[in-house]
Amino acid sequence: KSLKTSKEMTETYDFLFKFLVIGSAGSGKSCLLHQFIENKFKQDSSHTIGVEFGSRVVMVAGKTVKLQIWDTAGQERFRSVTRSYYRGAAGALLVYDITSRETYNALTNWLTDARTLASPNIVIILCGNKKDLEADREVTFLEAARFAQENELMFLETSALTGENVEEAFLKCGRTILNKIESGELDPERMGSGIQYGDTTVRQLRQSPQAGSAQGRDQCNC
Ligand SMILES: Nc1nc2c(ncn2[C@@H]2O[C@H](COP(=O)(O)OP(=O)(O)OP(=O)(O)O)[C@@H](O)[C@H]2O)c(=O)[nH]1
Repeated sequence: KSLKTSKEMTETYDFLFKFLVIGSAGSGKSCLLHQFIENKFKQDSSHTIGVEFGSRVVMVAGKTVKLQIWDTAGQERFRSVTRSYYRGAAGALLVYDITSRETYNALTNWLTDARTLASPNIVIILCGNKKDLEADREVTFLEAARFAQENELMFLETSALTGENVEEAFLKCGRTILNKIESGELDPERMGSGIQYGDTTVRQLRQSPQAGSAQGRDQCNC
């Protein structure tokens, strides 16, 4: 069995999950995405205008998953634009800044948006970012953990600066989605599930005797 090249790895995957990164302006959403994709801290990050985009293929519980990630602007004036990107997201990172109670207080609003505009089944991980700025902390780990529990969110404190827990946040969210697919709680075939089968699955389907239905999916890989 030959080793796959990295190019092949990025082109073949079992699933594609659409992810959102949401939360107040300045909480570090773009830096988290950059750290996850590029493995480094994004210096001089400016406010996101509308929506930015990134993707990375990861291994989750033995499956190859392409995460297609939409990084939204936190500023209120872009809210109507960003909201239009929520539809059909399977997962989300809901980000606040542990040094800013204001960003923490806004979480309920972001959560309502995610559950009403994306999907009630959206899998969300709460990220208390800027974990490296312990001296400036305004939100304790415990109160955020309680908030997460009350609202059925997973929770991690992260640092886009040091990279701590950044990959974990994306992977944890991905793993939960995969578990829900396997348990039947999430149906990838449902419209707007935010989940697509990748080329690998399509190829396997095509090799099976009832190949017809896989064709359409292969052509529409958007
Ligand atoms: N110390 C520290 N600073 C961070 C961290 N993450 C982001 N920052 C800084 O916080 C500021 C805002 O980061 P962004 O990633 O641009 O914030 P954003 O949430 O994308 O902001 P909008 O695009 O306006 O919604 C920048 O000055 C970053 O350098 C972190 O983990 N630690």
